[in-house]
Amino acid sequence: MGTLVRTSKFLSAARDINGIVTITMRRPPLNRMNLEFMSEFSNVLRDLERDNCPGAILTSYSNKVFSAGFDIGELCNPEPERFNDFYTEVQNNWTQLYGSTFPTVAVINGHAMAAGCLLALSCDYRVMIKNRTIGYNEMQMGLATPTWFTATMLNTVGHRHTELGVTLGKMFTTDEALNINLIDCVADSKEEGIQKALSFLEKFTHFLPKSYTFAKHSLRGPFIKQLKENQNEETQLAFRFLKDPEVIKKLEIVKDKEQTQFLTSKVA
Ligand SMILES: CC/C=C\CC/C=C/CC(=O)SCCNC(=O)CCNC(=O)[C@H](O)C(C)(C)COP(=O)(O)OP(=O)(O)OC[C@H]1O[C@@H](n2cnc3c(N)ncnc32)[C@H](O)[C@@H]1OP(=O)(O)O
Repeated sequence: MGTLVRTSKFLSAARDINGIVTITMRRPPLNRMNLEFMSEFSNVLRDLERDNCPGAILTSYSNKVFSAGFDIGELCNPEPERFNDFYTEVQNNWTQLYGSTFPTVAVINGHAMAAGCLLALSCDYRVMIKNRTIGYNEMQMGLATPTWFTATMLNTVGHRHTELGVTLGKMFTTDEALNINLIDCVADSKEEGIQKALSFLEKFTHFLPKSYTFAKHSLRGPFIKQLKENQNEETQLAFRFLKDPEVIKKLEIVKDKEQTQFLTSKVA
C-alpha cells in the first residue's frame, strides 16, 4: 500500500518506496464529484507537483464504480455562485491532471461515467477491469458534454469514435473501449491493474522528467491553453444550459431518486 502522504474526506494518497503515489477516490457510494471533492483533488495534485512526484495512479475504493461523474446536486437548477466555484474547480482540476508534469495511470476498477470518464481520459494510460463500462453518457441524462471533455476524448480515440460516443451518450464495455483505444489494457482485478500501472510508470524512470514534460505539453498544451482562455465563457454556457426549464425538469427526477437512495441506503 505504501506510506499515506495525504488523507482527506474524499481522497487518500499513498506513496510507495519508489515514490509512486496512488490516489484513491473515496466518496461513497458512487464517487460523485461535488465542489468539495474537486477542491480536495486539486489540492492533492498541487502537492504532487510541489513534491516532484515521479508518477501517480488514480483509482477508486469501490470495485463497482470508478466515478459516477458530477454530483447531480451541483447541476440541478444551480445557484450562480456555487456553480461558478464548482465549475471553475472542475476546469482547474482538468488543467492540472491533463497537464501534470508527472506520468499518470487510471486503474478503472468500476464504471466511469461522464466526468468520471474524463478523469480517466486525462491520465496518460488506462487499465480497465473486465465487465465495467466507460463513456460520456451526458446525452442520456438530458445534459450536454462540455467542450474540453469532447476534446480529451477526441485526442484519445479520434473523431469518429468521439462523435458516436458523445452524440449517443454511449457507455463502452471494457472490450469495446479496448477496441477503440479508449483504454490501453485490461486486468482481471484491481490488484493486477495496479501492477500493470506500475509497469507502465516504470518506463519513465529511464527518462529525464523535463523531456517527458516537454513531450506531454507539446501534445496537450494547446488544449489546456484553449480552456484557460475560455474558462468564463464555458462556465456561462454551462450555467445557461442548466437553467433551461427542460433540463431542470429532467435532472429533478434524478435528484429525487438520489434522496430516496440515501434514505434506503440501497447502494453498499
Ligand atoms: C454545456 C455543458 C452543460 C453542462 C455540463 C454537464 C456535464 C456533466 C458531466 C457529468 O458528469 S453528469 C453525471 C453523469 N453521471 C451519470 O449519469 C451517473 C448515472 N449513474 C449510473 O449509471 C449508476 O448510478 C451507476 C452505474 C454509477 C451505479 O449503479 P448502481 O450501483 O446500480 O447505483 P444506482 O443506479 O442504483 O444509483 C444509486 C442512486 O444514485 C443516484 N445517482 C447515480 N448517479 C448519480 C449522480 N451522478 N449524481 C447524483 N445521483 C446519482 C441514482 O439516481 C440512484 O438513485 P435511486 O434513488 O434510484 O437509488
